[in-house]
Amino acid sequence: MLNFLNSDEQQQAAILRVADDLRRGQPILVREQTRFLMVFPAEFANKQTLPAFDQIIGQKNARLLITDNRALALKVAPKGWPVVGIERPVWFTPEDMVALADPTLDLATPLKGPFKRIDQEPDILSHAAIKALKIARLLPAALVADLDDIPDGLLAVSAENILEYEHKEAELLTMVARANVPLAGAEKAQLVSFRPKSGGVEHIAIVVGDPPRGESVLARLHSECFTGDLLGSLKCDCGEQLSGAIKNIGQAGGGLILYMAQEGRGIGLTSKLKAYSLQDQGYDTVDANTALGFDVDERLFYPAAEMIKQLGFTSIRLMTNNPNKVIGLERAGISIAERVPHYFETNKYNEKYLEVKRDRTGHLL
Ligand SMILES: Nc1nc2c(ncn2[C@@H]2O[C@H](COP(=O)(O)OP(=O)(O)OP(=O)(O)O)[C@@H](O)[C@H]2O)c(=O)[nH]1
Ligand SMILES: [Zn+2]
Repeated sequence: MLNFLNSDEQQQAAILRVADDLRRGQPILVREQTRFLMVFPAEFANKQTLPAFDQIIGQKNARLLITDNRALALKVAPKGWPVVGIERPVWFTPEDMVALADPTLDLATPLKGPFKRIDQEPDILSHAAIKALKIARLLPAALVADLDDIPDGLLAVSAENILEYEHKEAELLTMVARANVPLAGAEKAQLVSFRPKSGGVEHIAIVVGDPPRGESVLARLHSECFTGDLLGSLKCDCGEQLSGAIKNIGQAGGGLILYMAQEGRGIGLTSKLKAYSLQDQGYDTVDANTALGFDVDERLFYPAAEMIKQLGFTSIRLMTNNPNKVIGLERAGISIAERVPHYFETNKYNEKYLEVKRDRTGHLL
């Protein structure tokens, strides 16, 4: 067959296909040499899917995989491993399995426990299984089983490739469209779309004016926030930070905004809404993320760095209160000439959120 994609692109595309299947509740396989792990997202457990899973594995044993953060929330003693295996309890109903993944259901289905941790360090297949769920923007909890071959109709993908996926996506970004879009606060603005050659998610750069390439450009790295940016949600400070950045950069005569498709600090809009639902129950932004099994911040800064480089810049003056952004971008090869504080008035709904940013996530506020 003719190959339209090179091997990197094929590798990434295979992961996107697998992620699509996971999002429909279809199991996938992760592979390392001749070993296969069948992975099923726990949140899709029901009376049809679990028997189908069990039929495929036959006499083999299934187990559950969750993250260290979710384990902690479920009172499974940590071992220092980022992924934790637990035995599948005999009493586990499909509802229990969904509740294992999704703490927003804790009130409706209080989880019984106790859970028995498997005292074996998770291997590359287990890490890849959890990573695949995160790539698919699902909750990171899986029912898994070792298989000797690939059952009909299921997609398989290399564990190593899954673990390299995000980094590779950044390398495959290419500029695909560029147009003038005058913005309130910065009329001389151009929007530039970057798409990975795998066909994955696009990010947008906003170039204001014509900043000189050799100098440190004023820049804002902004993660998409549908609720704050678009709807004007008062729960966070994103909307003001975005319009404030456009205005400040406009006034300064030029600069860059990287508008990254990393909603909810990389967990996706649906999981962010689950985090919000936990916040309605009293959790703060940090505990809500970890109770769902995520890290506090799941973002990678390679894609933003790649866009900055492709636009011809190597050094920026970064508008942020988040020191991790400075570290992350520097690691990705961008030099940060200066950190420019980027702070706006609070309101009664986001006061607590900003306090938590200051006290728990190291923001310089
Ligand atoms: N998971 C989660 N994400 C949130 C929450 N509130 C806001 N966000 C997301 O956080 C991201 C905001 O990131 P940024 O604007 O880059 O802010 P930051 O990392 O705090 O750093 P600076 O604003 O640069 O200081 C957006 O993607 C929002 O969707 C929350 O409670 N939970
Ligand atoms: Zn926001």
